[in-house]
Amino acid sequence: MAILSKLANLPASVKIVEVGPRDGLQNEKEVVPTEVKIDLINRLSDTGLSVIEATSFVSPKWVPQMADHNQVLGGIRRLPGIRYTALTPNVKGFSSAVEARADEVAIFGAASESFSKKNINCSIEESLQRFADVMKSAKEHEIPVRGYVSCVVGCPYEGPIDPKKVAEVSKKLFEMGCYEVSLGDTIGVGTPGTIKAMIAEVAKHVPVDRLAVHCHDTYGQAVANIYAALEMGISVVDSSVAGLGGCPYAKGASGNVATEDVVYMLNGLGIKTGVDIDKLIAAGNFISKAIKRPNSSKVAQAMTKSHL
Ligand SMILES: CC(C)(COP(=O)([O-])OP(=O)([O-])OC[C@H]1O[C@@H](n2cnc3c(N)ncnc32)[C@H](O)[C@@H]1OP(=O)([O-])[O-])[C@@H](O)C(=O)NCCC(=O)NCCSC(=O)C[C@@](C)(O)CC(=O)[O-]
Repeated sequence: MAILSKLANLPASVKIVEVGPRDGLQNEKEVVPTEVKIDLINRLSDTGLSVIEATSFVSPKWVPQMADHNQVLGGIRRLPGIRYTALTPNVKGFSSAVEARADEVAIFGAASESFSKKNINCSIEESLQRFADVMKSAKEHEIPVRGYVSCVVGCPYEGPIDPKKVAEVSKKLFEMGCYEVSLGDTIGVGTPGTIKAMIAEVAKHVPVDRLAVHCHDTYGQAVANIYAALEMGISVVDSSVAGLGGCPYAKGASGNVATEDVVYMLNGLGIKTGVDIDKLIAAGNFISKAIKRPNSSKVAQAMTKSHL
């Protein structure tokens, strides 16, 4: 197995950033009870994941599902070696996240002006000024900051996005002090060709070992896109258990790629993740049942059936 990943010039290990409790649940129509979120995060903690994006400190008027951020971060069983992280769009959100003991925060910008306005109510330039303030506070508190760039291939309002724009925003986030920049194909329109071209452009400005991919699976391309990103030298992948999710400000965007599907592919390539796929599938089945939806992970569907 190890030989296979070497031959294809793939990384020996991949860090999975589990975004299900945040990205996965932020768009649910029905309120997901706080205890269910806490139970999900506790189950995910037992799978071997090292980063779990637990919630976001955004305005409850904009995203009501994340209004219980304090209770969620206060209620989970924290295991050593796992970073429980949260999105923070501004200093107000950052301060609340620190009080709630988030181990790490993420600022989130976009490569599309229209998406930036719809999502965080300001232009890209204004968002970067706000993020600089967050970064300043984060340095004082010694909290690591991750950066997201949304719409790295296409935007629900503007259509195709120029990779140069993605590179420009990524570079600014990296230079500001983000230790990692996650490239979000928010509406899942990318294909391995467009994803590779975009990463090639960004990698001219941000070292590839500081990049992550965040692929939504709207067009069923996510696993192929992640493989393409691995071939480009990326070894950090965001995913969402049971393929939960979608962005409230990107209509029609389906969930992130399912963590189960990513881990299954990586296992097949002999690439280490440290994640126990059976426990992961159990966590995905738990949340799918709790929110009364079929589990959208193909791997979970296949492996659950084979156990019946
Ligand atoms: C950024 C804002 C707050 C600007 O929203 P705004 O309305 O422009 O903010 P404002 O500064 O004018 O303040 C208005 C009110 O919001 C409050 N407020 C201000 N900040 C906060 C805060 N942090 N937490 C709680 N409350 C806050 C503030 O205190 C005030 O309260 P009021 O006086 O009216 O009672 C708003 O647009 C917002 O919350 N947006 C979040 C949208 C969001 O969470 N989107 C989903 C996440 S991004 C995503 O999913 C993409 C990603 C990351 O997964 C990658 C990908 O797939 O592409």
